[in-house]
Amino acid sequence: MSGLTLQGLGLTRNGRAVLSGVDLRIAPGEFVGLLGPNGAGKTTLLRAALGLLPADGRSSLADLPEAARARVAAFVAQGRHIAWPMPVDSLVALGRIAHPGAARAADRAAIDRAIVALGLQGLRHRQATELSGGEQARVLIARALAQDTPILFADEPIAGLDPAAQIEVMRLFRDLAGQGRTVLASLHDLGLAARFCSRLVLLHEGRLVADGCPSEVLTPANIAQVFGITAHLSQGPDGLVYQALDLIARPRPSRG
Ligand SMILES: Nc1ncnc2c1ncn2[C@@H]1O[C@H](COP(=O)(O)OP(=O)(O)OP(=O)(O)O)[C@@H](O)[C@H]1O
Repeated sequence: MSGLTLQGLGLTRNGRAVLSGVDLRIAPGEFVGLLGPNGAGKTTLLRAALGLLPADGRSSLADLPEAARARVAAFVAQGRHIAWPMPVDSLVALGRIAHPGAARAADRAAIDRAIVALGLQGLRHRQATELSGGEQARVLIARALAQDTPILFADEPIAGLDPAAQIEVMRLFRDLAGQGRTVLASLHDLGLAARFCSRLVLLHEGRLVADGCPSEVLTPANIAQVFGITAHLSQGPDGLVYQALDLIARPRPSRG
């Protein structure tokens, strides 16, 4: 199983640094939540780390040849457009393109595992384009899972899912990390991030401003500085409990 190393990752768009000097090492077995407000640079970081955007600095993934990279890292993108009307089963099977020489039985087993993990058994013969938004989101996570890679990146994977599906996906990612995989997911639900991630990294205006266990990162001061809100934090039986309280009355920074 491989981890991820980023060194000095940076990216400038239209003369503005949207990602600056990001150093990050994630070991196998970690489920890391990538947090930050809209526009902080989370998607940019994920895509640059995957080598999908040209960036300054180094990424251990971007250095790999394309075919090898597809066997090492899967990516659940933020955009969830499904263009082709194909059955769920066939769409999930596309994840196996990364393993061209694999035995048919291995392909079938990986597809079945992914379908079961996302609770899609009852939908597997339906046209993916005819599913609800949340159902389509689960299908796209299943496709990434079928890729059966040691590293999984997911960009807001639980956005738009119902509360049960959110918990199921967070549990699944925690379990994948428990099997020794490296999981990095951008998240806006700080409560679920606090509960399920082993580590959180906080991005603000393109820079990593905090990195550690949930109680080290989700402090009232960090939450106020980065998200502009007050929050109540306490220790519950399952770890840190987070509750958003109110806006801090100050102008939101310009995002131009
Ligand atoms: N193609 C682009 N051209 C110019 N600027 C861009 C482009 N893509 C993103 N940006 C800018 O880069 C910054 C970071 O965007 P990014 O999508 O990485 O943020 P994010 O943290 O993923 O936000 P969100 O939570 O809203 O998804 C934003 O200010 C955005 O406007």
